[in-house]
Amino acid sequence: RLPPGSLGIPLVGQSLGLLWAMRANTAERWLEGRVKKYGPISKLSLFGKPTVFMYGQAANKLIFGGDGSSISNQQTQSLRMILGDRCLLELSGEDHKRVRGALVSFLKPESLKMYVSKMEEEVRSHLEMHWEGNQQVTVLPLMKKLTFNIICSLLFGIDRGERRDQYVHHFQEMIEGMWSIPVNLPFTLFNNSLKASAKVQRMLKELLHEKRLQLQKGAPSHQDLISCLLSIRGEGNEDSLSEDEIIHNVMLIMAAGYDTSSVLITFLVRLLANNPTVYEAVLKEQDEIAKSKSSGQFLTWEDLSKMKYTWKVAQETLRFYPPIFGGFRKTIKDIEFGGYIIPKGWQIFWVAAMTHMDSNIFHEPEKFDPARFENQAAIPPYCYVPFGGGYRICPGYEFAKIETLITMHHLVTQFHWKLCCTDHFRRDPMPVPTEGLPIQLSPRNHPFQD
Ligand code: HEM
Repeated sequence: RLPPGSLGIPLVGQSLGLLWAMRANTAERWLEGRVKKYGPISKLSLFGKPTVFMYGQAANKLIFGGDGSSISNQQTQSLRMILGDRCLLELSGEDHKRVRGALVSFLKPESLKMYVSKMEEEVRSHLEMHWEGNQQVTVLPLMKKLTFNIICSLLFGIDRGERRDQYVHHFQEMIEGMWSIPVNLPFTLFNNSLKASAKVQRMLKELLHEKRLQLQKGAPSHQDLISCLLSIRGEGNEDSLSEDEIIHNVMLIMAAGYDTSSVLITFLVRLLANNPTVYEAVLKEQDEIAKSKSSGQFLTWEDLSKMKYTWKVAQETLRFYPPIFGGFRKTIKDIEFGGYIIPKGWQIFWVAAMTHMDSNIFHEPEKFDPARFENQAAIPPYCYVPFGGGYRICPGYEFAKIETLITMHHLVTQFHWKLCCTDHFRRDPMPVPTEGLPIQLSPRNHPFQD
Protein backbone atom coordinates (compact mmCIF):
# COMPACT_ATOMS: atom_id res chain seq x y z
CA ARG A 1 0.00 0.00 0.00
CA LEU A 2 2.80 2.43 -0.84
CA PRO A 3 1.62 5.71 -2.40
CA PRO A 4 1.61 5.79 -6.23
CA GLY A 5 4.63 7.12 -8.15
CA SER A 6 8.11 5.90 -8.97
CA LEU A 7 11.42 6.09 -7.09
CA GLY A 8 13.21 6.79 -10.40
CA ILE A 9 16.89 6.06 -11.08
CA PRO A 10 18.74 4.86 -7.91
CA LEU A 11 20.36 7.70 -5.91
CA VAL A 12 19.42 10.43 -8.41
CA GLY A 13 15.66 9.80 -8.39
CA GLN A 14 13.78 12.99 -9.21
CA SER A 15 16.27 15.36 -7.48
CA LEU A 16 17.62 16.92 -10.66
CA GLY A 17 14.11 17.50 -12.05
CA LEU A 18 13.05 19.31 -8.89
CA LEU A 19 16.27 21.37 -8.61
CA TRP A 20 15.99 22.36 -12.26
CA ALA A 21 12.36 23.40 -11.80
CA MET A 22 13.30 25.44 -8.69
CA ARG A 23 15.94 27.36 -10.65
CA ALA A 24 13.51 28.00 -13.51
CA ASN A 25 10.83 29.03 -10.99
CA THR A 26 8.51 26.27 -12.21
CA ALA A 27 8.68 24.04 -9.10
CA GLU A 28 4.97 24.52 -8.32
CA ARG A 29 4.11 23.50 -11.90
CA TRP A 30 6.45 20.52 -11.61
CA LEU A 31 4.63 19.41 -8.45
CA GLU A 32 1.20 20.12 -9.96
CA GLY A 33 2.20 17.73 -12.77
CA ARG A 34 2.80 15.03 -10.15
CA VAL A 35 -0.53 15.76 -8.44
CA LYS A 36 -2.37 15.47 -11.79
CA LYS A 37 -0.63 12.16 -12.48
CA TYR A 38 -0.67 10.50 -9.04
CA GLY A 39 -3.01 12.51 -6.79
CA PRO A 40 -2.18 14.57 -3.65
CA ILE A 41 0.15 11.95 -2.15
CA SER A 42 2.87 10.24 -4.15
CA LYS A 43 6.25 8.62 -3.75
CA LEU A 44 9.51 9.73 -5.37
CA SER A 45 13.18 9.79 -4.49
CA LEU A 46 14.91 13.02 -3.45
CA PHE A 47 18.56 13.51 -2.53
CA GLY A 48 19.18 9.78 -2.33
CA LYS A 49 16.23 8.95 -0.05
CA PRO A 50 12.81 7.40 -0.68
CA THR A 51 10.33 10.22 -0.15
CA VAL A 52 6.61 10.88 0.02
CA PHE A 53 5.40 14.24 -1.25
CA MET A 54 2.08 15.46 0.14
CA TYR A 55 0.29 18.74 0.70
CA GLY A 56 -3.00 20.17 1.94
CA GLN A 57 -4.61 20.67 5.33
CA ALA A 58 -4.64 17.00 6.46
CA ALA A 59 -1.06 16.42 5.30
CA ASN A 60 0.19 19.57 7.06
CA LYS A 61 -1.65 18.52 10.23
CA LEU A 62 0.14 15.16 10.15
CA ILE A 63 3.54 16.82 9.51
CA PHE A 64 3.34 19.76 11.92
CA GLY A 65 0.69 18.66 14.40
CA GLY A 66 2.26 15.62 16.09
CA ASP A 67 4.48 15.55 19.17
CA GLY A 68 7.55 14.19 17.37
CA SER A 69 6.94 10.54 18.33
CA SER A 70 6.08 9.36 14.77
CA ILE A 71 7.72 12.03 12.61
CA SER A 72 11.04 13.74 13.34
CA ASN A 73 12.86 16.67 11.81
CA GLN A 74 15.19 15.85 8.92
CA GLN A 75 17.97 18.12 7.73
CA THR A 76 20.50 17.68 4.97
CA GLN A 77 23.97 16.48 5.97
CA SER A 78 25.56 19.75 4.81
CA LEU A 79 23.28 21.80 7.04
CA ARG A 80 24.07 19.61 10.06
CA MET A 81 27.82 19.82 9.52
CA ILE A 82 27.82 23.59 8.97
CA LEU A 83 25.42 24.69 11.73
CA GLY A 84 26.45 22.09 14.30
CA ASP A 85 24.75 19.11 15.92
CA ARG A 86 23.32 21.02 18.92
CA CYS A 87 21.27 23.48 16.86
CA LEU A 88 17.50 23.37 17.31
CA LEU A 89 16.94 21.67 13.96
CA GLU A 90 18.90 18.63 15.18
CA LEU A 91 17.34 18.42 18.64
CA SER A 92 14.23 16.52 19.64
CA GLY A 93 12.14 15.79 22.77
CA GLU A 94 13.20 17.42 26.05
CA ASP A 95 16.41 18.91 24.57
CA HIS A 96 14.42 20.66 21.84
CA LYS A 97 11.93 21.98 24.42
CA ARG A 98 14.68 23.32 26.72
CA VAL A 99 16.72 25.07 24.01
CA ARG A 100 13.68 26.38 22.14
CA GLY A 101 12.25 27.71 25.44
CA ALA A 102 15.51 29.62 26.01
CA LEU A 103 15.43 31.20 22.51
CA VAL A 104 11.74 32.08 22.84
CA SER A 105 12.38 33.84 26.18
CA PHE A 106 14.25 36.43 24.08
CA LEU A 107 12.17 36.29 20.87
CA LYS A 108 8.71 36.57 22.48
CA PRO A 109 6.79 39.84 21.93
CA GLU A 110 7.07 40.91 25.61
CA SER A 111 10.90 40.94 25.28
CA LEU A 112 11.06 42.31 21.75
CA LYS A 113 8.99 45.35 22.79
CA MET A 114 12.17 46.69 24.43
CA TYR A 115 14.13 46.61 21.17
CA VAL A 116 11.86 48.49 18.75
CA SER A 117 13.93 51.70 18.92
CA LYS A 118 17.23 49.82 18.61
CA MET A 119 15.92 48.09 15.49
CA GLU A 120 14.70 51.39 14.08
CA GLU A 121 18.11 52.98 14.65
CA GLU A 122 19.62 50.28 12.42
CA VAL A 123 16.97 50.87 9.72
CA ARG A 124 17.45 54.65 9.76
CA SER A 125 21.23 54.51 9.54
CA HIS A 126 21.02 51.87 6.77
CA LEU A 127 18.74 54.10 4.66
CA GLU A 128 20.90 57.12 5.31
CA MET A 129 24.03 55.28 4.22
CA HIS A 130 22.76 53.20 1.27
CA TRP A 131 19.50 54.71 -0.06
CA GLU A 132 19.42 58.47 0.48
CA GLY A 133 20.94 60.44 -2.41
CA ASN A 134 20.99 57.41 -4.74
CA GLN A 135 19.00 57.26 -7.98
CA GLN A 136 19.26 53.50 -8.24
CA VAL A 137 19.67 50.75 -5.64
CA THR A 138 19.53 46.94 -5.74
CA VAL A 139 17.07 45.83 -3.11
CA LEU A 140 17.91 42.22 -2.20
CA PRO A 141 21.61 42.64 -1.29
CA LEU A 142 20.77 45.79 0.66
CA MET A 143 18.00 44.08 2.58
CA LYS A 144 20.39 41.23 3.39
CA LYS A 145 22.85 43.80 4.73
CA LEU A 146 20.12 45.42 6.81
CA THR A 147 18.71 42.19 8.30
CA PHE A 148 22.24 41.01 9.13
CA ASN A 149 23.00 44.29 10.87
CA ILE A 150 19.78 44.09 12.87
CA ILE A 151 20.70 40.56 13.98
CA CYS A 152 24.23 41.67 14.92
CA SER A 153 22.96 44.58 16.94
CA LEU A 154 19.99 43.00 18.74
CA LEU A 155 20.97 39.40 19.07
CA PHE A 156 24.72 39.59 19.52
CA GLY A 157 25.22 43.12 20.79
CA ILE A 158 27.93 43.79 18.16
CA ASP A 159 27.99 47.43 17.10
CA ARG A 160 28.90 48.73 13.66
CA GLY A 161 32.61 48.52 12.87
CA GLU A 162 35.43 46.21 11.91
CA ARG A 163 34.26 43.29 14.01
CA ARG A 164 30.81 43.28 12.46
CA ASP A 165 32.34 43.44 8.96
CA GLN A 166 34.48 40.39 9.71
CA TYR A 167 31.41 38.49 10.88
CA VAL A 168 29.50 39.37 7.70
CA HIS A 169 32.33 38.14 5.53
CA HIS A 170 32.72 34.73 7.22
CA PHE A 171 29.00 34.32 7.72
CA GLN A 172 28.25 34.88 4.03
CA GLU A 173 30.84 32.29 3.08
CA MET A 174 29.30 29.92 5.61
CA ILE A 175 25.76 30.10 4.32
CA GLU A 176 26.75 29.83 0.65
CA GLY A 177 27.42 26.11 1.08
CA MET A 178 24.46 25.31 3.29
CA TRP A 179 22.46 23.86 0.41
CA SER A 180 25.47 22.37 -1.40
CA ILE A 181 26.35 18.73 -2.02
CA PRO A 182 28.40 17.60 1.01
CA VAL A 183 31.64 16.80 -0.84
CA ASN A 184 34.44 17.87 1.47
CA LEU A 185 37.30 18.36 -1.03
CA PRO A 186 39.50 21.45 -1.28
CA PHE A 187 37.79 24.28 -3.23
CA THR A 188 34.28 22.80 -3.13
CA LEU A 189 31.56 25.16 -1.92
CA PHE A 190 30.92 22.81 0.97
CA ASN A 191 34.58 22.80 2.04
CA ASN A 192 34.68 26.64 2.00
CA SER A 193 31.53 26.75 4.06
CA LEU A 194 32.89 24.34 6.65
CA LYS A 195 36.05 26.45 7.00
CA ALA A 196 33.97 29.63 7.36
CA SER A 197 31.75 27.88 9.92
CA ALA A 198 34.84 27.03 12.02
CA LYS A 199 35.90 30.71 11.90
CA VAL A 200 32.42 31.93 12.87
CA GLN A 201 32.36 29.44 15.77
CA ARG A 202 35.75 30.69 17.02
CA MET A 203 34.55 34.31 16.87
CA LEU A 204 31.34 33.44 18.68
CA LYS A 205 33.27 31.59 21.39
CA GLU A 206 35.33 34.73 22.04
CA LEU A 207 32.19 36.85 22.09
CA LEU A 208 30.56 34.44 24.53
CA HIS A 209 33.46 34.77 26.97
CA GLU A 210 33.33 38.56 26.71
CA LYS A 211 29.61 38.54 27.43
CA ARG A 212 30.14 36.22 30.40
CA LEU A 213 32.65 38.68 31.87
CA GLN A 214 30.31 41.62 31.23
CA LEU A 215 27.50 39.76 33.04
CA GLN A 216 29.79 39.06 36.00
CA LYS A 217 30.46 42.82 36.17
CA GLY A 218 26.71 43.47 36.37
CA ALA A 219 25.68 44.03 32.72
CA PRO A 220 21.94 43.41 32.20
CA SER A 221 21.03 39.90 30.98
CA HIS A 222 18.54 41.31 28.47
CA GLN A 223 21.13 43.42 26.58
CA ASP A 224 21.26 40.84 23.75
CA LEU A 225 20.38 37.22 22.95
CA ILE A 226 23.77 35.77 23.93
CA SER A 227 23.70 37.43 27.37
CA CYS A 228 20.13 36.23 27.81
CA LEU A 229 21.05 32.61 26.97
CA LEU A 230 24.09 32.72 29.27
CA SER A 231 21.92 33.89 32.15
CA ILE A 232 19.30 31.14 32.02
CA ARG A 233 19.79 28.74 34.94
CA GLY A 234 18.67 25.15 35.36
CA GLU A 235 16.95 23.71 38.44
CA GLY A 236 20.25 23.30 40.34
CA ASN A 237 21.41 26.81 39.32
CA GLU A 238 23.72 25.34 36.62
CA ASP A 239 23.95 26.81 33.08
CA SER A 240 20.79 25.70 31.28
CA LEU A 241 22.50 25.66 27.87
CA SER A 242 25.98 24.33 27.10
CA GLU A 243 28.48 26.52 25.23
CA ASP A 244 28.00 24.44 22.07
CA GLU A 245 24.24 24.83 22.33
CA ILE A 246 24.55 28.61 22.55
CA ILE A 247 27.03 28.82 19.65
CA HIS A 248 25.19 26.42 17.33
CA ASN A 249 21.84 28.11 17.95
CA VAL A 250 23.24 31.58 17.49
CA MET A 251 24.50 30.37 14.08
CA LEU A 252 21.06 28.90 13.31
CA ILE A 253 19.36 32.19 14.20
CA MET A 254 21.82 34.07 11.96
CA ALA A 255 20.99 31.75 9.06
CA ALA A 256 17.24 31.45 9.72
CA GLY A 257 16.62 35.14 10.27
CA TYR A 258 18.77 36.63 7.52
CA ASP A 259 17.62 35.31 4.15
CA THR A 260 13.96 34.92 5.08
CA SER A 261 13.12 38.45 6.23
CA SER A 262 15.27 40.04 3.51
CA VAL A 263 13.35 38.08 0.87
CA LEU A 264 10.00 39.14 2.37
CA ILE A 265 10.93 42.85 2.37
CA THR A 266 12.35 42.59 -1.19
CA PHE A 267 9.12 41.02 -2.47
CA LEU A 268 7.10 43.73 -0.72
CA VAL A 269 9.12 46.41 -2.53
CA ARG A 270 8.51 44.55 -5.82
CA LEU A 271 4.80 44.20 -5.12
CA LEU A 272 4.27 47.87 -4.21
CA ALA A 273 5.97 48.88 -7.47
CA ASN A 274 3.57 46.66 -9.43
CA ASN A 275 0.33 47.24 -7.55
CA PRO A 276 -0.70 50.94 -7.23
CA THR A 277 -3.91 50.19 -5.30
CA VAL A 278 -2.13 48.28 -2.57
CA TYR A 279 0.69 50.87 -2.58
CA GLU A 280 -1.77 53.76 -1.99
CA ALA A 281 -3.43 51.93 0.92
CA VAL A 282 -0.07 51.09 2.57
CA LEU A 283 1.11 54.68 2.09
CA LYS A 284 -2.08 56.07 3.64
CA GLU A 285 -1.69 53.88 6.72
CA GLN A 286 2.00 54.72 7.15
CA ASP A 287 1.51 58.46 6.50
CA GLU A 288 -1.10 58.62 9.26
CA ILE A 289 1.37 57.08 11.70
CA ALA A 290 4.18 59.38 10.52
CA LYS A 291 1.92 62.45 10.93
CA SER A 292 1.20 61.51 14.55
CA LYS A 293 4.93 61.71 15.41
CA SER A 294 7.15 64.73 15.86
CA SER A 295 10.25 64.99 13.67
CA GLY A 296 12.86 62.36 14.54
CA GLN A 297 10.63 60.65 17.14
CA PHE A 298 11.00 56.86 17.22
CA LEU A 299 8.20 54.40 16.43
CA THR A 300 6.66 52.64 19.41
CA TRP A 301 5.11 49.19 19.92
CA GLU A 302 1.68 50.90 19.71
CA ASP A 303 2.59 52.42 16.32
CA LEU A 304 3.50 48.96 15.04
CA SER A 305 0.16 47.59 16.21
CA LYS A 306 -1.54 50.23 14.00
CA MET A 307 0.20 48.91 10.86
CA LYS A 308 -2.55 46.34 10.34
CA TYR A 309 -3.02 46.72 6.59
CA THR A 310 0.74 46.70 5.91
CA TRP A 311 1.07 43.39 7.78
CA LYS A 312 -1.86 41.90 5.85
CA VAL A 313 -0.03 42.81 2.64
CA ALA A 314 3.06 41.07 4.04
CA GLN A 315 0.97 38.01 4.93
CA GLU A 316 -0.49 37.83 1.43
CA THR A 317 3.05 38.24 0.01
CA LEU A 318 4.15 35.28 2.14
CA ARG A 319 1.21 33.26 0.81
CA PHE A 320 2.34 33.91 -2.77
CA TYR A 321 6.10 33.73 -2.22
CA PRO A 322 6.90 31.80 0.96
CA PRO A 323 10.67 32.28 1.48
CA ILE A 324 10.85 28.69 2.76
CA PHE A 325 9.53 26.65 -0.17
CA GLY A 326 9.04 23.58 2.04
CA GLY A 327 11.07 21.07 3.95
CA PHE A 328 11.68 17.51 5.00
CA ARG A 329 10.69 15.26 7.87
CA LYS A 330 11.52 11.61 8.56
CA THR A 331 9.14 8.87 9.73
CA ILE A 332 10.17 7.14 12.96
CA LYS A 333 7.64 4.35 12.43
CA ASP A 334 5.29 3.14 9.68
CA ILE A 335 2.53 5.70 9.25
CA GLU A 336 -0.86 5.21 7.64
CA PHE A 337 -2.14 8.25 5.76
CA GLY A 338 -4.78 8.71 3.08
CA GLY A 339 -5.13 4.94 2.66
CA TYR A 340 -1.38 4.43 2.10
CA ILE A 341 1.54 3.32 4.25
CA ILE A 342 4.60 5.57 4.57
CA PRO A 343 7.32 3.19 5.74
CA LYS A 344 9.59 3.88 8.72
CA GLY A 345 12.74 5.80 7.76
CA TRP A 346 11.26 7.45 4.65
CA GLN A 347 11.39 11.21 4.05
CA ILE A 348 8.27 13.35 3.91
CA PHE A 349 8.48 16.41 1.65
CA TRP A 350 6.10 19.29 2.51
CA VAL A 351 5.60 22.34 0.29
CA ALA A 352 3.93 25.49 1.64
CA ALA A 353 3.04 27.05 -1.73
CA MET A 354 0.99 24.05 -2.91
CA THR A 355 -1.42 24.45 0.02
CA HIS A 356 -1.37 28.26 -0.30
CA MET A 357 -2.52 27.99 -3.93
CA ASP A 358 -5.25 25.41 -3.31
CA SER A 359 -8.58 26.87 -4.51
CA ASN A 360 -10.48 24.66 -2.04
CA ILE A 361 -8.83 26.64 0.76
CA PHE A 362 -8.16 30.12 -0.67
CA HIS A 363 -10.87 31.54 -2.95
CA GLU A 364 -9.30 32.70 -6.26
CA PRO A 365 -5.79 31.86 -5.03
CA GLU A 366 -4.10 33.61 -8.00
CA LYS A 367 -5.58 36.96 -6.92
CA PHE A 368 -3.41 39.13 -4.62
CA ASP A 369 -5.90 40.06 -1.92
CA PRO A 370 -4.69 41.20 1.54
CA ALA A 371 -8.35 41.32 2.66
CA ARG A 372 -8.33 37.54 3.07
CA PHE A 373 -6.38 38.11 6.30
CA GLU A 374 -9.02 40.43 7.78
CA ASN A 375 -10.59 37.54 9.61
CA GLN A 376 -7.66 35.31 10.54
CA ALA A 377 -10.00 32.81 12.21
CA ALA A 378 -11.65 32.13 8.82
CA ILE A 379 -8.42 30.54 7.54
CA PRO A 380 -8.60 26.87 8.51
CA PRO A 381 -5.74 25.53 10.68
CA TYR A 382 -2.65 24.10 8.90
CA CYS A 383 -3.57 25.84 5.62
CA TYR A 384 -1.42 28.99 5.86
CA VAL A 385 2.07 27.78 6.71
CA PRO A 386 4.82 30.25 5.65
CA PHE A 387 6.15 29.97 9.21
CA GLY A 388 5.53 26.21 9.48
CA GLY A 389 3.28 24.96 12.28
CA GLY A 390 3.01 23.00 15.52
CA TYR A 391 5.82 22.72 18.06
CA ARG A 392 8.48 23.67 15.49
CA ILE A 393 6.65 26.78 14.21
CA CYS A 394 9.08 29.61 13.49
CA PRO A 395 10.03 31.30 16.80
CA GLY A 396 11.27 34.34 14.83
CA TYR A 397 7.76 35.29 13.58
CA GLU A 398 7.45 38.38 15.78
CA PHE A 399 11.05 39.47 15.13
CA ALA A 400 10.46 39.22 11.36
CA LYS A 401 7.18 41.14 11.68
CA ILE A 402 8.74 44.03 13.59
CA GLU A 403 11.74 44.45 11.25
CA THR A 404 9.48 44.25 8.18
CA LEU A 405 7.01 46.85 9.49
CA ILE A 406 9.70 49.31 10.59
CA THR A 407 11.54 49.00 7.27
CA MET A 408 8.37 49.39 5.18
CA HIS A 409 7.34 52.44 7.24
CA HIS A 410 10.57 54.25 6.37
CA LEU A 411 10.68 53.10 2.76
CA VAL A 412 7.17 54.23 1.80
CA THR A 413 7.25 57.48 3.77
CA GLN A 414 10.67 58.53 2.41
CA PHE A 415 10.91 57.22 -1.16
CA HIS A 416 9.20 56.57 -4.48
CA TRP A 417 10.50 53.73 -6.61
CA LYS A 418 9.95 51.85 -9.84
CA LEU A 419 11.42 48.61 -11.13
CA CYS A 420 14.38 48.81 -13.52
CA CYS A 421 14.24 45.30 -15.00
CA THR A 422 11.90 42.33 -15.49
CA ASP A 423 10.32 41.11 -12.30
CA HIS A 424 11.12 37.42 -12.84
CA PHE A 425 12.68 35.37 -10.09
CA ARG A 426 14.23 31.96 -9.51
CA ARG A 427 14.56 29.80 -6.38
CA ASP A 428 17.98 29.24 -4.88
CA PRO A 429 16.23 27.73 -2.75
CA MET A 430 14.92 31.12 -1.51
CA PRO A 431 13.15 33.19 -4.17
CA VAL A 432 15.73 35.51 -5.80
CA PRO A 433 14.48 38.26 -8.17
CA THR A 434 16.39 38.81 -11.42
CA GLU A 435 19.58 40.79 -10.74
CA GLY A 436 18.54 41.22 -7.08
CA LEU A 437 15.74 43.69 -7.96
CA PRO A 438 17.32 46.96 -9.07
CA ILE A 439 14.96 49.90 -8.62
CA GLN A 440 14.99 53.52 -9.67
CA LEU A 441 14.66 55.67 -6.59
CA SER A 442 13.59 59.23 -5.85
CA PRO A 443 12.88 61.03 -2.61
CA ARG A 444 9.17 61.28 -1.73
CA ASN A 445 7.39 64.27 -3.32
CA HIS A 446 10.12 64.62 -5.98
CA PRO A 447 9.17 63.39 -9.47
CA PHE A 448 11.48 60.93 -11.23
CA GLN A 449 14.08 62.56 -13.47
CA ASP A 450 14.05 60.18 -16.45
C1 HEM B 1 9.77 36.12 6.94
C2 HEM B 1 10.61 35.59 7.79
C3 HEM B 1 10.64 34.13 8.19
C4 HEM B 1 10.03 33.04 7.63
C5 HEM B 1 9.09 32.99 6.42
C6 HEM B 1 10.42 31.87 8.42
C7 HEM B 1 9.98 30.57 8.17
C8 HEM B 1 10.26 29.49 8.98
C9 HEM B 1 9.73 28.14 8.78
C10 HEM B 1 8.79 27.71 7.66
C11 HEM B 1 10.20 27.36 9.79
C12 HEM B 1 9.82 25.92 10.08
C13 HEM B 1 10.61 24.93 9.28
C14 HEM B 1 10.15 23.50 9.55
O1 HEM B 1 9.19 23.25 10.26
O2 HEM B 1 10.80 22.63 8.97
C15 HEM B 1 11.09 28.19 10.61
C16 HEM B 1 11.81 27.73 11.69
C17 HEM B 1 12.69 28.50 12.42
N1 HEM B 1 12.88 29.88 12.29
FE1 HEM B 1 12.01 31.09 10.94
N2 HEM B 1 11.26 32.28 9.41
C18 HEM B 1 11.42 33.65 9.33
C19 HEM B 1 12.19 34.47 10.16
C20 HEM B 1 12.93 34.03 11.24
C21 HEM B 1 13.69 34.89 12.11
C22 HEM B 1 13.78 36.41 11.97
C23 HEM B 1 14.29 34.07 13.04
C24 HEM B 1 15.17 34.43 14.21
C25 HEM B 1 15.37 35.63 14.68
C26 HEM B 1 13.88 32.68 12.74
C27 HEM B 1 14.28 31.56 13.45
C28 HEM B 1 13.82 30.27 13.22
C29 HEM B 1 14.26 29.10 14.00
C30 HEM B 1 15.28 29.12 15.14
C31 HEM B 1 13.55 27.99 13.50
C32 HEM B 1 13.65 26.53 13.97
C33 HEM B 1 12.53 26.21 14.97
C34 HEM B 1 12.51 24.78 15.49
O3 HEM B 1 13.01 23.87 14.82
O4 HEM B 1 11.95 24.60 16.60
N3 HEM B 1 13.05 32.71 11.64
N4 HEM B 1 11.10 29.48 10.11
